[in-house]
Amino acid sequence: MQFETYPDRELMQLQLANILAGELAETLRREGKATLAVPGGTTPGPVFDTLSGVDLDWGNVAVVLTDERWVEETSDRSNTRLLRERLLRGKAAAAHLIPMYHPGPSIPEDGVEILEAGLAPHLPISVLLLGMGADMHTASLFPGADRLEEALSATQRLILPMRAEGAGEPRVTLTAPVLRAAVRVHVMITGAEKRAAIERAASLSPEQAPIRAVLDMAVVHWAE
Ligand SMILES: O=C(O)[C@H](O)[C@@H](O)[C@H](O)[C@H](O)COP(=O)(O)O
Repeated sequence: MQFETYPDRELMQLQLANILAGELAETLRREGKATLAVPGGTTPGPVFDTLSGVDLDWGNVAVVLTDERWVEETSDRSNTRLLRERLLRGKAAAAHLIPMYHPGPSIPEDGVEILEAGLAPHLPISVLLLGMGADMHTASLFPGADRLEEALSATQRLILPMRAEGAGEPRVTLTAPVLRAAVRVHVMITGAEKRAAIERAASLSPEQAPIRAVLDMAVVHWAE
């Protein structure tokens, strides 16, 4: 893993937005289209704010969440809602959102195949941003989750439902093969606890520390 340390969070968020924008622009120049995958949670909001104002050919960018909580978009736990409020606005309003939630089914098992069909034409991911929890989960690949082993295997599945003690509601997540097929991989973390966790992850298995599944190919961005 490549580890980048920043003097503070604001600078990290700003620089990361610029890095992601640069990589998207390069992909658009080369391929005419690009797929950006981003996490939800509390850390990426400011990156989205900056990115949404960048002048890019957003009409040819597909945006997908790395994972979603199985809640209506009206919920403040909805990552889709976060995306709509913080990323898919301004210049980035022209981007195409690939759903990671399907209203109607009350459990993710009943909606996941529709989501996979929507995602498939937009793979591989060109630019992937991931977050990480102090328990070393990334996307919704949680240690001890019910379908973690399947999601970490060489599965053909693109998206899997996931339930875990630390996850709250049921979730859906991109599987490890989808994450690992991304052309560029960035992990953004803050604070001493997560820094210690990601350093510890390097010597653990992906079952113990799911972030390990992408660590060998990731640039990790950290600020206190
Ligand atoms: O929906 C989510 O919760 C995520 O996508 C998840 O993988 C997140 O990136 C980490 O839990 C870190 O979350 P924070 O940024 O809130 O610490």
